[in-house]
Amino acid sequence: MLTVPPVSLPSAMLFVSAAALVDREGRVLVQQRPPGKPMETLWEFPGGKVEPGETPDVALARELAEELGIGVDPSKLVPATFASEALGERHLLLLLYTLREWAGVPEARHASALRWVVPGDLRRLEMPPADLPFIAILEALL
Ligand SMILES: Nc1nc2c([nH]c(=O)n2[C@@H]2O[C@H](COP(=O)(O)OP(=O)(O)OP(=O)(O)O)[C@@H](O)[C@H]2O)c(=O)[nH]1
Repeated sequence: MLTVPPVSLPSAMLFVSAAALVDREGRVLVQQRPPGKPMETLWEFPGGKVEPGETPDVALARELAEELGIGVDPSKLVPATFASEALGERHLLLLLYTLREWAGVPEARHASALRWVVPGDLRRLEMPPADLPFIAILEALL
């Protein structure tokens, strides 16, 4: 008989969308989380929580405007992959998109710093655990 191991259910789901902006040399943009925030100083893809009433791509265009000061057409966001994992009491569903077209020059409005890196070099940066599988996927994709 097939038995299913017991699972502990999360108190809430956290839906987050994030973007790997890709430049003409195939580098991606990462930003450093500022001191005082959870996971401070780790490098992550710009993005944030999907608010009630938003689709993931519309939420991401809003977050990219807030965090980087760039204009993004949600239809230019291309789904790449996702991560699904426990985050404390909650469960994180992190949707990663790639983006090759935007208006303006990204600036660090929320982050401590921005950095353009080729996907292979992401391994040298400290990233949140959910992001680690993204590195090989971006290497293969870009
Ligand atoms: N934007 C972004 N968030 C990520 C990544 N990886 C990852 O685990 N996360 C997690 O997803 C959540 C993102 O939500 P958020 O950016 O709105 O949250 P926050 O804690 O920075 O800010 P806030 O709660 O003040 O709005 C955080 O818990 C963050 O640690 C990533 O690559 N990009």
